[in-house]
Amino acid sequence: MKKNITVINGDGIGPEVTAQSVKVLNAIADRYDHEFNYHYCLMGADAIDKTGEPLPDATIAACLNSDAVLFGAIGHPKYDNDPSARVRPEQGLLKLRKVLQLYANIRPITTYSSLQHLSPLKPKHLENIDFIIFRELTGGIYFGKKELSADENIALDECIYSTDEIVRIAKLAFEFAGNRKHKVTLVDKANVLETSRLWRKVVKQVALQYPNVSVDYMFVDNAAMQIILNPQQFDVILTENMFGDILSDEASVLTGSLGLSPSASVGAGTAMFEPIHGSYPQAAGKDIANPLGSILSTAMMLEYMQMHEEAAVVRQAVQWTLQNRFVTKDIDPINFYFTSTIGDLVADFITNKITGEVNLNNIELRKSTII
Ligand SMILES: NC(=O)c1ccc[n+]([C@@H]2O[C@H](COP(=O)([O-])OP(=O)(O)OC[C@H]3O[C@@H](n4cnc5c(N)ncnc54)[C@H](O)[C@@H]3O)[C@@H](O)[C@H]2O)c1
Ligand SMILES: CC(C)[C@H](C(=O)O)[C@@H](O)C(=O)O
Ligand SMILES: [Mg+2]
Repeated sequence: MKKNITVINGDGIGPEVTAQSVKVLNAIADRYDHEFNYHYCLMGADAIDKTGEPLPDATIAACLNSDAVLFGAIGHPKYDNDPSARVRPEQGLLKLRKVLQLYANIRPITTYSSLQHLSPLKPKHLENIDFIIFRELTGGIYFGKKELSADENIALDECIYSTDEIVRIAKLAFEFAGNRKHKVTLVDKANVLETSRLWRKVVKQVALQYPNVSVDYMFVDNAAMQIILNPQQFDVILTENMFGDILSDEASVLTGSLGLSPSASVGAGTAMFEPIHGSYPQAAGKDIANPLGSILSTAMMLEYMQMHEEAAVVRQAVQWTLQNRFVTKDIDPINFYFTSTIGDLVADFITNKITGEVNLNNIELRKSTII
């Protein structure tokens, strides 16, 4: 198959982790005789530096004309530390989500037996954790009216949701749950927020169309606790934009590192695939960030392109690196491998340069104990 992929490196560790995903996609293309054409585009602080805008029109056009978008991360301390900056990297990402109508951000939480020691949970509480967060991505407080009073003493962020916005993601979540463990948990703050009460009402109605899926309702403060206390109770968590952002970072801790968590953003047209983490500026340029969140996002991209065997091979390769303790610094701060080495290993596993028993003859392993 021939596919056109827009690649947005972004800022901080974005280029480093995304480069590993491109290696992996190239290995898949070689092994399965596909052709992936990459079109590199700008977004975030990088784009502001080069064009003055966080999301140039050329990036939007390329995304709209491609089969999928692979995105790293955006964000830079010079904006994070300047609350008065009016042009910000994050505006680029939010605008792109809106333009592509990526209303559902799917964030799976998977645990790995070889990383159990890193989880805050005891091993006996870690079995069978497998849930997915369906985060609404183009509405809510992120996209409402924003105002700062003239004297700069009062600020406003408006949170708006419409029935249509809730219905479309709720349907996706119920359909997904129907092929999994048949349960949707709506996480909201319906005891306080009018928007949450609308979510409950609409989700109750949508649920009637999916009699084989059970639905329950949980307040977000309780959900934050239940994710740690009893994560096995969840199958599909459905929630609004900001709650989903926060809960997914929290849930990633169960896996061992934020750097392991992938995501797919889907909606009306071209879908986008990105790790859930940010630009981790402290690690930028050091070749130490975990690339697996990005690589696993490419597995989600391959699924989306109906390349199911290819996606399974990427996941198998990732499992293999973890089981053989080829891990980055977030997983093992003493004996760790560089970002680029992990990318090489995953790619070489895929192209069968590594088979069966560990055979690392062709690979120059770079293992570091000091940075
Ligand atoms: N989707 C995105 O582009 C996105 C997401 C979140 C944050 N951001 C931006 O990123 C910048 C930094 O934000 P932050 O520090 O709050 O979040 P962050 O996700 O960049 O990093 C938080 C912490 O998570 C760990 N971490 C993150 N990614 C990792 C990886 N690949 N490997 C190993 N460890 C990793 C590190 O310990 C890091 O200090 C900000 O400008 C923020 O706006 C962007
Ligand atoms: C950078 C920021 C706007 C973004 C969000 O909040 O959606 C990030 O945290 C994410 O999870 O993708
Ligand atoms: Mg986030």
